Amino acid sequence: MHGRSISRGIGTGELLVSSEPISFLSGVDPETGIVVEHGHPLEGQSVAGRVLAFPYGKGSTVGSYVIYALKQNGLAPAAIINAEAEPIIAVGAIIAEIPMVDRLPGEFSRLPPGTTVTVNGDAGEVSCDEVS
Ligand SMILES: C/C(=C\C(=O)O)CCOP(=O)(O)O
Repeated sequence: MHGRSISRGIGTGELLVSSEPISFLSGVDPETGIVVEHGHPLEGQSVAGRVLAFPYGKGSTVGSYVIYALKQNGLAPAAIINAEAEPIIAVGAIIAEIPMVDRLPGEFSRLPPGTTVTVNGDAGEVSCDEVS
């Protein structure tokens, strides 16, 4: 699947999908990698090593630095996929050197969570090992 390259690099991991935007500042604990926003669809789940897909970022611009802190702590997502990138997540992915793409075709939404996917941030492409 071809989308838009946002942050370079290649990352593989299990797909973790949120239907809701994510605020990294106060929404994700940089010390554990766990989503801690109360009521969020991913509350209690770890973003570490996952290919994290969500519509776009929300909340404070400090979220970029939380993404960087996750990387420094070895708890960053393997890659990020957004429906439409905005500056908070894009800057975070770039400074943390996390591969990131956005604007994938609609078929992406048919991939079940847990599918192992590879994000090629250089080419703006996503491929998967399994399709239901
Ligand atoms: C840079 C900021 C705070 C700090 O240094 O801790 C302000 C961030 O502003 P937002 O409106 O939350 O993006």
